[in-house]
Amino acid sequence: MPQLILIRHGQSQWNLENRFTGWWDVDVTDKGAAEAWAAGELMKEKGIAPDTCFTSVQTRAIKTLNLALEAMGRLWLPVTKDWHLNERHYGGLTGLDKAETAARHGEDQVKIWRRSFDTPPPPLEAGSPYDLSRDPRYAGIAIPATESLKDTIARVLPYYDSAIAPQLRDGRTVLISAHGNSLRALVKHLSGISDADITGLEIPTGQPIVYDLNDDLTARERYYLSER
Ligand SMILES: O=C(O)[C@@H](CO)OP(=O)(O)O
Repeated sequence: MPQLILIRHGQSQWNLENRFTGWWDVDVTDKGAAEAWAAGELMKEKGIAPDTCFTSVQTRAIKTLNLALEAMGRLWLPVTKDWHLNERHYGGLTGLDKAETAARHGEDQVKIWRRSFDTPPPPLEAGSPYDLSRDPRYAGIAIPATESLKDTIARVLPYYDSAIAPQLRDGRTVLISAHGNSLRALVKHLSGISDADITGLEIPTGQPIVYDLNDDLTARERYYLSER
């Protein structure tokens, strides 16, 4: 039975500071690192034994994966890092304080920017301090100026289908360390959640989510490992 484990990175510095983050590369906090370690210990205790791993090119997800793997005694596993698993790009909201933005634009508008299916935040402006076009990890990549969840799905799912699903079909247990919205994209697909209902799905930091899959990679069951 193929098994897929999803983990959102541990608390980041900007989760703590309540700032829109997206593609900006912030680190995990001490609490986030502890969450990642605890997730690894939990996976080991519950007998989860990944064969291969995928993560984004963002420090918070990579570090979470490394800490969890170290806690499991599996730092030797192959890891593929790919920008397609990055967080949704937050456009012109990147770096702003979420509460201040709600005070300025209204809670309803911020909820649309944060959780609507297909309304992207305003684009990142040219010359923004959060422009990543010179970051070598994105060389040759058309960096988006902003992304809705729909846009995020449009790059996460083809990557899942081409790079991750074949590993699962070969019978490997796969661990993915990624982000709130890149994981919402995967959960929406695997659990068949509607465009309307995905608005209500929040993915907590550092909590392994297990998918027991059928051979055709449809979901048999999805659960938080901490609840088993
Ligand atoms: O800031 C972000 O990039 C994300 C994840 O922390 O926030 P949100 O909860 O608004 O999707």
